[in-house]
Amino acid sequence: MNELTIRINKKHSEAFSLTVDLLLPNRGVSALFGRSGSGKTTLLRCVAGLEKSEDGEIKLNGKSWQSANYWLPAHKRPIGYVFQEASLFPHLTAKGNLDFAIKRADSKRKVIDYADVIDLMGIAPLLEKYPHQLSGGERQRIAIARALLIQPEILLMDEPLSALDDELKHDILPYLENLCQRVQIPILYISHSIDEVIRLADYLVILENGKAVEQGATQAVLGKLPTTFTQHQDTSILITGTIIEQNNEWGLSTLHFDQHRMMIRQGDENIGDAVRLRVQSRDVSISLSEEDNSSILNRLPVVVDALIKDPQDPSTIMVRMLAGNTPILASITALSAQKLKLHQGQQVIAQIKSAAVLR
Ligand SMILES: Nc1ncnc2c1ncn2[C@@H]1O[C@H](COP(=O)(O)OP(=O)(O)OP(=O)(O)O)[C@@H](O)[C@H]1O
Repeated sequence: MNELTIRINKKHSEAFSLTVDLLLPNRGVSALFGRSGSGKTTLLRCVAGLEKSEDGEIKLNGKSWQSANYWLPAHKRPIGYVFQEASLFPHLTAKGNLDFAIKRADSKRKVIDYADVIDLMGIAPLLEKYPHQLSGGERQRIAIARALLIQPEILLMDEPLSALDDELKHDILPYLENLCQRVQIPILYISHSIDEVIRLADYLVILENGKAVEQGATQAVLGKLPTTFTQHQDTSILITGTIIEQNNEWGLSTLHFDQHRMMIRQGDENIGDAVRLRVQSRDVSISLSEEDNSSILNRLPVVVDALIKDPQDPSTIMVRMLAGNTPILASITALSAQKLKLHQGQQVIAQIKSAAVLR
């Protein structure tokens, strides 16, 4: 009952149809991830009611927005929409833009307070400025605040960081992280960026050619062996854990996850904080020996779960291992896999360089 149902069958042309049947959580961030042209924006526009699929169904928390014989027009759907570029009214100050949203808001629904939005987005010093006096990142923070002040039941974000350079992206991500943890509504978040997915998404849908080829909890989906090896070098997994120790002398923190420990470079987090880390498959190697005579600090006892050959590059093998319930992927040469006689069920040591862990 309390979920987001998205069933779409939309034919754009002979060459492209979007056919999805999704049941998404009604809290947290669900990322729609896929290449350009895979149908991400079309999906979001169908949810928003900006496009109609013939026999679709859109339902949130038991309320139907579209069914066989019902269609709720776009302007009546309780959504906040954030586009790639902030589309603020140029003749209004930031505050004027926010006031516009407040007037449009449904007074019966309270998703977030004005003061909380200002605080979460860090925009108090920007309120009297006009859009042309703001940086791209500041404009986007105002646009996100405006979308929230509509008091929506769902937030739709179409690559909100894609128009920003890397430095601005880096600046705005913490605001987004706070927002995603704070609001109690579902957020559908389109992204091309594995970094954004790892930092923000609880749930992940991978779209390919208008079809959802994978969906599930982010960690589980990323931990599956890739079905195509085209983005092989970027294949990454997500590790979520808690900081339990800090070693200031060496600039390292100890992370606890799934009964394992890992040392990572110190960030600005404190003991007890939850962190999400990205580990690329190419930064993981495998050893059979318990002997610790390498420079690598993180040596996790794991079990080999599956192996797959790269059809495009016979020199490479992807190995999926389990550290408790956490999947770890290693991309190694086929020669090494043969030398180690790797096979399913084998106990091995996954070696992860502390310096290679990304966050
Ligand atoms: N109004 C339309 N009429 C016909 N074809 C369309 C229309 N809108 C989109 N398409 C086509 O549908 C496909 C999916 O487009 P969509 O914008 O949903 O992809 P996307 O995954 O969001 O891409 P990007 O990441 O580049 O924004 C593309 O092949 C696109 O050319």
